[in-house]
Amino acid sequence: MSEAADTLRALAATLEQRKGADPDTSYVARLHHKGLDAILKKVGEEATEAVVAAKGGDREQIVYETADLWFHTLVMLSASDVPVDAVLAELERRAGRSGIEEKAARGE
Ligand SMILES: N=c1c2ncn([C@@H]3O[C@H](COP(=O)(O)OP(=O)(O)OP(=O)(O)O)[C@@H](O)[C@H]3O)c2ncn1[C@@H]1O[C@H](COP(=O)(O)O)[C@@H](O)[C@H]1O
Repeated sequence: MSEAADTLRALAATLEQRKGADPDTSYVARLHHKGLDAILKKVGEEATEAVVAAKGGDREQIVYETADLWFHTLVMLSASDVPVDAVLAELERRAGRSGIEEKAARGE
């Protein structure tokens, strides 16, 4: 797979390791310590911040907020015991298939 996929995989591996780390020294461990609801709240906040950034049109801000969103989404996957490879495989499966075609196949 691509270098981008490798980057996501490497980050996901770090996040798995941090699950059981000390909440005093690891932000990821602190999130897990707070629990799933706190992680999901964070994903929601970061999604909103990314949307606001995109609306504002500042490229640097869009990149920064999207990175925050992707990071927190990876923490969510980790908390849900879903490997990042499952999401990457789903995107691979969809590659080359138009969203319109896919929707029609669902009868919508
Ligand atoms: N990629 C990230 C990453 N992106 C963002 N963040 C943190 O996510 C938080 C973003 O939340 P906000 O912007 O809302 O800022 P905040 O007010 O400090 O956050 P809250 O107190 O509201 O949760 C900040 O504390 C950032 O530092 C990250 N923290 C960690 N990582 C990666 O995760 C790895 C493990 O991190 P630790 O668990 O801290 O060792 C690191 O080596 C990095 O690779």
